[in-house]
Amino acid sequence: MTSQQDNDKKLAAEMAVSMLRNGMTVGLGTGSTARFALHAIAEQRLEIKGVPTSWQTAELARSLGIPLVDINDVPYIDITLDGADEFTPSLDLIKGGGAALLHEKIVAVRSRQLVIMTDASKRVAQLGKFRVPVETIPFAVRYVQDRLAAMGASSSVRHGVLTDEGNAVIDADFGLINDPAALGAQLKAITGVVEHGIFAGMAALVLMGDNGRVERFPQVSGG
Ligand SMILES: O=C(CO)[C@H](O)[C@H](O)COP(=O)(O)O
Repeated sequence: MTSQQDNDKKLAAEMAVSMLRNGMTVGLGTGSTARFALHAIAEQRLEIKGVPTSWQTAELARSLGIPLVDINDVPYIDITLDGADEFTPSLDLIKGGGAALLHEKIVAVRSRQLVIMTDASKRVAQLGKFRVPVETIPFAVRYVQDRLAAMGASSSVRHGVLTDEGNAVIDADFGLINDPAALGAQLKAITGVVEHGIFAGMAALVLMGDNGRVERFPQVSGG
């Protein structure tokens, strides 16, 4: 990763954090871009309550003094700030590079707004260059890999990785994905699959740092 990439992630994260207000319940994503957001929240002494998407994020939030709340103790989350491994300008995403996809998706569906922060390397015209993470109950790994092969995908198990729920992650290569929502539904229907990393139509906004400036998706025309 170049320092320009890091700088762009930080810029996107800072713009996302500028959307927060005191009193909000905020979903805290996982990964290097989300880390920049947590640091900005702490530096600005924002009085928010965070719902972490992984134990790493919970640890960092605690170390920065950001108060946390259990997702089951809040009726909804105002806004979630998270990263992504790929996004399209129509706001479909692949997430789960950090193996936090299940909690990230639960936090996302509980949120009134999902804001994604990235650098320009994550932007693609069509999803599929990044392999789709498929969180799978360990007992079903071989079966799920066979089903993925029948769907035309080569796959491999992420060795040495277990999710926060103790599940395995299988990375599946479908090539370019024409219909992310349909593929997601197919994956979800496989017995033993807990969740997958396709986030179709869930994000409200993507903030992409690109060479020192931040671009917004969906793009607003005119003005
Ligand atoms: O989905 C994720 C973790 O499961 C991350 O958001 C994704 O991997 C992006 O990470 P980074 O901000 O480090 O590029």
